[in-house]
Amino acid sequence: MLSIDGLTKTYRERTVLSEVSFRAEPGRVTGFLGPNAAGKSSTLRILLGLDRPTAGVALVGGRPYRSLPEPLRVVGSMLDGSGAHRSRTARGHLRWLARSHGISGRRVTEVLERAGLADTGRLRAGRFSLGMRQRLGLAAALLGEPDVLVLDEPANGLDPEGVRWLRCLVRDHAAAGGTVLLSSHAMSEVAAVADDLVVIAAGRVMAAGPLARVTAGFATLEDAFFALTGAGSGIGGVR
Ligand SMILES: Nc1ncnc2c1ncn2[C@@H]1O[C@H](COP(=O)(O)OP(=O)(O)OP(=O)(O)O)[C@@H](O)[C@H]1O
Repeated sequence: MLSIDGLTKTYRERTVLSEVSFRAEPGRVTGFLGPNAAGKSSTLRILLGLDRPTAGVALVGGRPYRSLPEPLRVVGSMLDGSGAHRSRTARGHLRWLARSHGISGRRVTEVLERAGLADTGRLRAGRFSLGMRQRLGLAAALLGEPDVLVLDEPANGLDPEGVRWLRCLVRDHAAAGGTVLLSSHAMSEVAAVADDLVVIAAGRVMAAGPLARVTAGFATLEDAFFALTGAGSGIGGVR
């Protein structure tokens, strides 16, 4: 379970998150939607201990990320692709991560297979396609067999087969009782995969709840998104 309460983030006099509160529940996929600069990555960065809030709390399984003794075993995350050094192979990168977190080599082989990267051999991450980098980032997120997955734009650069693979992966994770929080700009993908939605615009939560409830009265998720966010008028932010 992920819980975010009253999260506010201010850079100098500029407020980019304002009293953001929502939950992502076990056994469910929560889609996190918002236009460019709405505050999605800022929220996820705070949740993952990469940034500090000005006010409010973000908890993973009831604890701040930074207080988790073995974070990789609790929450797997992917922000900004794989994070692999360009000179490392997929296996080399995952082995390095596994070693530094006390995870077995067998698990590396499992996640390479799960991510469809078992045949990438000696190819170095610097030569990976965007889709391969995304798959490597997802493989790393799965490494510690975490209950919680936090994925920022995971479908970016994936081909149709990759998008289908990702959909199965997150649905399977939730079906096994895991929690998935997934940000995306791809409305059709979110509509296909999410149980719950959090819609954010200009640093504020505009709607949160089950997909059917948030989209009630609209023909499509895209229609609901535009109505809720006022998107289409350029890049926004709270001042
Ligand atoms: N270190 C920083 N200093 C100042 N402003 C920042 C900083 N990091 C983010 N911001 C601002 O916070 C706002 C929210 O950015 P954020 O990256 O969270 O949006 P997002 O919803 O993830 O957008 P996108 O969909 O484009 O990735 C933006 O206006 C951005 O310029």
